Amino acid sequence: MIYTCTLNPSVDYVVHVQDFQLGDLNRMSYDVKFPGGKGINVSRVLKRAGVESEALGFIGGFTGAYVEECLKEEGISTNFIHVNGDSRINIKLKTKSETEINGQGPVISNEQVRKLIKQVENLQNDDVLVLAGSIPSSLPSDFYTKLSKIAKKQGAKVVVDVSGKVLLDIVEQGPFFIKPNHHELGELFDVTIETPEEAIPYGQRLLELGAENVAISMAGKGALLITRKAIYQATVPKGNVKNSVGAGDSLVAGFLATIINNGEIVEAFRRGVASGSATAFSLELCTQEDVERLIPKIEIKKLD
Ligand SMILES: Nc1ncnc2c1ncn2[C@@H]1O[C@H](COP(=O)(O)OP(=O)(O)O)[C@@H](O)[C@H]1O
Ligand SMILES: O=P(O)(O)OC[C@H]1O[C@](O)(COP(=O)(O)O)[C@@H](O)[C@@H]1O
Repeated sequence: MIYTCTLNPSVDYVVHVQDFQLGDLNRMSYDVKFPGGKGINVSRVLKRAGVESEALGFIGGFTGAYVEECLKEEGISTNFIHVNGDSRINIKLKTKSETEINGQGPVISNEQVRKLIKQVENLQNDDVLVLAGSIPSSLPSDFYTKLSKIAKKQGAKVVVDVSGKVLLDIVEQGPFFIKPNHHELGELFDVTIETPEEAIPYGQRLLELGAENVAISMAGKGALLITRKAIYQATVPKGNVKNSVGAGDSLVAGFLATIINNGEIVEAFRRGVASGSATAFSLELCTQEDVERLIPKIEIKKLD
């Protein structure tokens, strides 16, 4: 079974303003709400790919109730721990560019932390635990590392999509799959990464530090998969980008949807990239039809 863990779920509030003026009254030309948070996005895309998962994490308030209701309507199993405060609202402002304003989220108590740890302690051999998204400020910064250690002890595979030093700490736990984007990878090593060639040595470094498989997504510039056996580079199809929120999570979900069915890792990478692009070209997360249509357009070459 795949379990996604979203420590800080969100209501993603996507708003479009034609000509946004800071400090002025602006009127939206459209607005739409989605259940959000990286782990939750992974569960939603997995479901559309026909793969079941269970969404874990902390959730609360009227916003949390909205997220739970949406997932229930989509037939996604949840086992959230309920907290007192409201789950956050993350604003995705689309104007001339994309600006994100992500909320803080509610305070998590020690008792609630203990409940989540108990859930991870119940993982079984060959389960997959997806740790994705930011860690609430009320939790210790090494919380993902703690969860990862417990999951690995249970024989579960760990998949990670986080940024910053947390990623460096967690690679030492030997995660099965990690997916930084090229900006996050550059920040990790205090360099600027603009091309796949510049990204490769840093992706290899993450492998040396313990990660089993490293995907580096580069938005419209394609993506890399670095494994112990080989390095693969994928092109991404051209298309009209409508909303790239959730594109990274869709790559993770598409990759896992193939792996969980014992698919070959390069085909998993292909499905992941197609899922990411399909989401970028959609107003919300990708449908399976979108993904199937893009798969033949993904070119993957093995680098020497
Ligand atoms: N402009 C784009 N054109 C085509 N595909 C895109 C674009 N932006 C994102 N994608 C797809 O989504 C994947 C993840 O996007 P990226 O922005 O790198 O991740 P994240 O959302 O984690 O920052 C990319 O590998 C690609 O497949
Ligand atoms: O675009 P990505 O990286 O796939 O993830 C999008 C998701 O991440 C979020 O921006 C939350 O990110 P953080 O947990 O890092 O704050 C959600 O609002 C959104 O659903």
